Amino acid sequence: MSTRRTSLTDKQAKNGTSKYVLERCASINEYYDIAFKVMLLGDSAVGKTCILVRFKDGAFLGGNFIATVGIDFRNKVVDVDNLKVKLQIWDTAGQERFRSVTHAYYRDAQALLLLYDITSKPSFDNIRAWLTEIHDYAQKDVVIMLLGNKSDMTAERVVKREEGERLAKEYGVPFMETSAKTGVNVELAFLAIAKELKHRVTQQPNDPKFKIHDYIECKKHKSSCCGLV
Ligand SMILES: Nc1nc2c(ncn2[C@@H]2O[C@H](COP(=O)(O)OP(=O)(O)OP(=O)(O)O)[C@@H](O)[C@H]2O)c(=O)[nH]1
Repeated sequence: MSTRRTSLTDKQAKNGTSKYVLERCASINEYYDIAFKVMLLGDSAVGKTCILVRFKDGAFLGGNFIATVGIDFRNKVVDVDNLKVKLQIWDTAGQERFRSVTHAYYRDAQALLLLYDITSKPSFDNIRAWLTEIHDYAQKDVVIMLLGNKSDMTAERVVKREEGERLAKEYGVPFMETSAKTGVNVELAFLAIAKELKHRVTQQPNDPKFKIHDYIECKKHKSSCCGLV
């Protein structure tokens, strides 16, 4: 695959967004305009790998649980407002013993999807510790989204949706419940992140600010309100 870096567009240069470099990939299979790094974080077994596989391949990895060793990534190109946005999505190992490996990758990430499992109270209680870690290792302006995964497991639920909402509100981050099994809200989570990152790059001083919370709410209710389609 050959990749050619283009100079920043006039729009970006004026906007002072030089830290994100516009790239055009010459590969026929993977043409894109902008690329961003996204990381999946959270305790072991919350469903990070399954969320990634659901988004990338539209499938569910059921059966025996195989823990991720170290770190891995997959790419997916999505359309955002007529731009091809490549998300390079890093799937990290949730196990404590791999923590020092994953710390090294935080700095480059523009967005973090932080997961807990709605059937595991410890995974929810550890979210605060994850947020402290993010504060210590990630970029200050990193986009964070909190996801309560396995929402299909209603009988085993131990973390109420409102608890997730409250925690997300406390930290000022968007929140959604997802299911890698049924696919509910998985695409929306990644698209909302892609849209937020794309807006940060292309936004002009007088453009209205993109509001990720509003976008998610509109999309959840399948509405085309606020012109946020
Ligand atoms: N019912 C249900 N099961 C899920 C869901 N997501 C993941 N699982 C199951 O939960 C287990 C753990 O999923 P993984 O995606 O491997 O978890 P992980 O967070 O990547 O784990 P580590 O690699 O150790 O960090 C597997 O047995 C999955 O099949 C979901 O949305 N619903």
